Amino acid sequence: MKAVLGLEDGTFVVGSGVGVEGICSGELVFSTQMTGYMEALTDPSYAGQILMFTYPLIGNYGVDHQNFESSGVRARALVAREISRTPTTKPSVAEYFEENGLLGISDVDTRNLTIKTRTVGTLRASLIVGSDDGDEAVRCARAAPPLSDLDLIASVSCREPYRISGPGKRIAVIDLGVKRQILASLRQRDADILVFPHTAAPDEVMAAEPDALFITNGPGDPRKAVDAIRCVRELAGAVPVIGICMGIQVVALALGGETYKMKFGHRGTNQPVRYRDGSIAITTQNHGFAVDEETLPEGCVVSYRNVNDGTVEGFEVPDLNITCVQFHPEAHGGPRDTEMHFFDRVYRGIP
Ligand SMILES: NC(=O)CC[C@H](N)C(=O)O
Repeated sequence: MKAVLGLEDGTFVVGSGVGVEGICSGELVFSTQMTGYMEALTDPSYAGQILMFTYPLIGNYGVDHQNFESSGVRARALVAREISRTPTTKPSVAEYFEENGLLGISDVDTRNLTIKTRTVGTLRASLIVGSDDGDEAVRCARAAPPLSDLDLIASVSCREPYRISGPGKRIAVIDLGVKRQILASLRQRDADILVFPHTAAPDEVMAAEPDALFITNGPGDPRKAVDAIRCVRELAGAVPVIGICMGIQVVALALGGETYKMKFGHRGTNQPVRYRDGSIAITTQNHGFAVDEETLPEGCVVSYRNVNDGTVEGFEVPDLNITCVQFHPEAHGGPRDTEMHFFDRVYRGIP
């Protein structure tokens, strides 16, 4: 089966279709991870985006639900150079995509598409599986709305609050599309976890008498997380605040800071960050927006920076007991350099 991927700049590539016939549009983003393809595809932060892997072969260990970060694939589509036909575990990625009505394309030059993305910046794209009509794919890409116009959080946040009981500190989690491994990392530290939908009001959260407020990762532009921003604005100071990925962006916005869209973002399991004591850690990342350091109010201390481009990867506000990071310390998949550092330190630090 043929498939074609068209970009808003007029380029298109024809390859082999993966999954089922159909059409979809979204931002084309690339990840440099070599493994952990199912963790990435099921990460709710990828909602609204077409995920391309730069590693030339993916799928060599098939699909195992234990690796899922949510109940299924959240990326709009998959782009790969080659997908293994003989994985060590069944089903294969191609079989899983077919059984679940998902869209993808393989046998395309992902290196060239990545160089283009890095050169001109992230582009909107359309994938048509079952066709090689490049002009149509380019037309659809141009007609697709930009990521920042999409309301994606509601599609991945829980509908009702739920609890994962534990004997430890009570954490109110605002679910903007939480990765399972974040909840698992809190559970491993005995936390009593109360998960709230993204629309939770500050008094609803405080009625649960939490020891800390936790803002999760999530898809799209953080400025769309209006209720979470309000929660942090009203509750910062009254309760410790912890944030990961979209969480740090929401905290920055709540404090009066700003976020901006990066040229092509950071996605992969090999992103180096420097802690303020000079030590370096390798982290998992998946973000296309970043906190604008210049706009952070007084009292914010930048704790981590990306080694490649110097952007903010973490900040703290000691006076308000706020700790947040842009990378993923839960590292699923990826290196666990920062897991102990972040979760243990932050969890123990909750009064
Ligand atoms: N993983 C995340 O939480 C991503 C946050 C936001 N959607 C971004 O792309 O920057």
